[in-house]
Amino acid sequence: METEGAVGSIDAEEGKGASATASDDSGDVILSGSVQAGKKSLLLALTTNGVTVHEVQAGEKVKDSSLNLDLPWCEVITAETSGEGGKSKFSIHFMQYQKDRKLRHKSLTLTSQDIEPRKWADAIQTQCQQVSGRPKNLFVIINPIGGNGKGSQMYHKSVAPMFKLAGCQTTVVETEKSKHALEIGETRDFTGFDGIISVGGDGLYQEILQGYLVQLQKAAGVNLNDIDEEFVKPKIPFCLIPAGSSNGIVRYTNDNVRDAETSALRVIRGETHPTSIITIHEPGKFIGISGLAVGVGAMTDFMKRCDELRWMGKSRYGYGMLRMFVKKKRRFRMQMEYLLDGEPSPIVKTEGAQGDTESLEIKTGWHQHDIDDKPYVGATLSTFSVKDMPECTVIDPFSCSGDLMVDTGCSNMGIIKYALMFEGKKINGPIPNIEFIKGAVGVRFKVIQDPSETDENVSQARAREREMEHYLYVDGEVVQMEGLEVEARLKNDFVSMFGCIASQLRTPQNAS
Ligand SMILES: Nc1ncnc2c1ncn2[C@@H]1O[C@H](COP(=O)(O)OP(=O)(O)OP(=O)(O)O)[C@@H](O)[C@H]1O
Repeated sequence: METEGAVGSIDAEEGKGASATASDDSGDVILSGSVQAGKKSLLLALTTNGVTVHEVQAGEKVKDSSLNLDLPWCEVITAETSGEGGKSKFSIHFMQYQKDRKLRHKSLTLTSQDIEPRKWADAIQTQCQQVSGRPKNLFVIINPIGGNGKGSQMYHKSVAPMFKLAGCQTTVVETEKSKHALEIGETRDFTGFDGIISVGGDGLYQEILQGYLVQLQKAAGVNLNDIDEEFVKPKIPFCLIPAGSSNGIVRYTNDNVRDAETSALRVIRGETHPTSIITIHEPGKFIGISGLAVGVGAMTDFMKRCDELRWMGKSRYGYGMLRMFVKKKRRFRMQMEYLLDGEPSPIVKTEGAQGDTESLEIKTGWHQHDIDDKPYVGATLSTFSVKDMPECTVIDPFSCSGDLMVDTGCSNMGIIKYALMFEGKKINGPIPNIEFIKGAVGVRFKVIQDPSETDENVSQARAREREMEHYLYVDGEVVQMEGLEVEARLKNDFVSMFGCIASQLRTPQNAS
């Protein structure tokens, strides 16, 4: 078996591994009987709900046996026969949660006297094939230089064996140059795939997402340059396997876990949730799509500097952060307006009596952000919402509402607190000079430059600042604008993502 070495297994002799207990509501029985795991006797039942295993001693069920299992079908990966002529044993492959919320592949090898191993394995495989949302054909894109440059190696070692075991076919493509994923997204025919798996960081996901969405809009005749056009939603769900530097989206969509095997098993589990995207436009011109956040100011400067220091590897982020702490942050003037969720449609166009476009009536729900003519340091619209829980902070990408964060001169301590908040730490009280506008679904930034300044009559440092006013931060990358004005709109419930609701946010209704 190709996965050997990468798998965990339940050792019947030592009784390690599984710890789940069987529930009473097990569904209708498909197949049940006595099986052996080494010297232990077990009762195995395949029901319409899943697989239950009970250790039995002297005809009695052992209550707290580490071999007891109660697995829904979505957590059973497959079954296979082995031994002489494939007839003497069968193994059940499944996924199991660890205490640290990671998912791990486990297997339980059993022998059976009454029912042929092949019959058990066939019945399990049949049920696995019917798991709702489990993909059969995946498109995998790998950034071989993302993070510490081990994406490809990691994929083939920890992820590919899981997909193979689950019977998912894969088409694997490695990017060969910067922005290659964007090109692939725009040109590749994705017909027949039921999952797009991005092995890299947030930047790779942003590129494949944008490329694919652009392809879809062009095919549907959507005018990308018109911000008010309704975008066509993708039907194929996405998944990120962490192989980048920060891997924010992976963590937020995986219950605070950044782990390749967990992400792969989540794909096999088949659970998806809708996430939002942000469309970004200069006046009359499409700039791009964000899957995480778009902003101006300090974050842009930080990312641009880190990008210029890419040769330093992952340590560029630490160095960039230190540099940001000691240097004075760029301040700039801008007009900022924002839209809030649940308010009337931002722009309602009502055609005039004669159908002439001149008499369009435009109602807007835009709110002017007012900071008494003070300069800004940064502002970011995110596709997720920051939830303040009693013990921690949770970033919720499945909230279908965004947040607008405005920085008007936060201290270094404030930045540290802000960063800790994204790591899930509880922050007591507000962070001075950081404002959160909850439920923001749109923002307009218009940077105001001093007309008396030109690149010729200012210092080199100021000229660089003026140049940076033309840059945006998009999902960990920097994007240059032609002008100084940009509009970003959140499109809720837009892209399906393999993952799970953060455990702190689970309710009986959304429990998974
Ligand atoms: N083969 C390649 N050669 C050069 N650049 C590449 C290649 N493949 C992808 N890139 C570029 O790498 C950049 C970053 O990718 P990615 O997001 O995967 O990693 P990261 O920046 O390390 O992680 P994160 O975004 O999570 O911080 C993107 O701008 C992408 O265009």
